[in-house]
Amino acid sequence: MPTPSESLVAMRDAAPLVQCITNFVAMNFAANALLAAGAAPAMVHDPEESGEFAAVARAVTVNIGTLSPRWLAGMSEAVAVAQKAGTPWVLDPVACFATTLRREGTGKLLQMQPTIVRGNASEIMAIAGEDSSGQGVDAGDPVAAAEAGARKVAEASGSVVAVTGEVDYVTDGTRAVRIAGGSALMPRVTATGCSLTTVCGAYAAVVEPFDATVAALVHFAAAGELAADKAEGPGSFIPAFLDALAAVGPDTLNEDRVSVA
Ligand SMILES: Nc1ncnc2c1ncn2[C@@H]1O[C@H](COP(=O)(O)OP(=O)(O)O)[C@@H](O)[C@H]1O
Ligand SMILES: Cc1ncsc1CCOP(=O)(O)O
Ligand SMILES: [Mg+2]
Repeated sequence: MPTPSESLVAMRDAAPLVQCITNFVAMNFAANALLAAGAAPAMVHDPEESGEFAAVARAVTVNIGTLSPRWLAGMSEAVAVAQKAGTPWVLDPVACFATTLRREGTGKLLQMQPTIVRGNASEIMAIAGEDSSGQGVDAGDPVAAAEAGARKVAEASGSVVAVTGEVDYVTDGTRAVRIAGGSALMPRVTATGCSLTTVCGAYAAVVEPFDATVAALVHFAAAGELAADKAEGPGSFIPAFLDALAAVGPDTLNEDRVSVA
């Protein structure tokens, strides 16, 4: 079982190609976050090419933030090829409770057994069939309220499920850990969650899904702290966070951020 530091070294050595099907809001930031973290992004979503591209990607990440039926088709094509090739794929169910298109789309994607599901507490509670208080893309529930639902989803789907927030929670239905750290500025900037999902894909390209998810979340927690030390508010946090994603090394991914839940 690699430590987050070992996973970081493996990820940077491989600089894996990550196919991202993400939303219009996050596309640029997520690509920059992947590059800063040490991976290689490609934003390829149209159904005319998404399956073909998935054949060469080391991981596929799917985010429903600005969903449309055509985007959903592009997601299904890419995921089908990833599954067949044994390539890990990550689902980010942005505001999955908000509309019929999102509910149905998330249901279809979950049936395709994501390797990892990463969302905020309200999104994971909704997937678990529980009432949640999400406000659009933002969580309205604490992580603790989503932990039981996360375990249920992991058991039912075989996915590793990550609930992020002030203290993150990761489970595969059997094991569970919490990850502390980060900064209160992270939810005040758009697309931190979306970019974290793509970085989960980068790690899943090189280590097992549970270890990959923990390493990605620890990487973000460490980078968030480093960036918050330098930033004066959300605006200056954005470039500081990209710098910090690149600056963190194996020595800064402190093991004591992770505790068994
Ligand atoms: N209050 C907080 N304190 C520290 N880190 C946070 C806080 N809220 C969110 N984060 C971090 O921000 C990142 C994105 O998580 P989150 O805001 O839950 O996702 P989303 O943007 O999808 O709602 C994660 O790395 C998470 O740990
Ligand atoms: C604001 C917004 N609207 C649709 S997708 C999106 C980005 C959400 O990003 P995140 O889930 O990382 O906060
Ligand atoms: Mg989100």
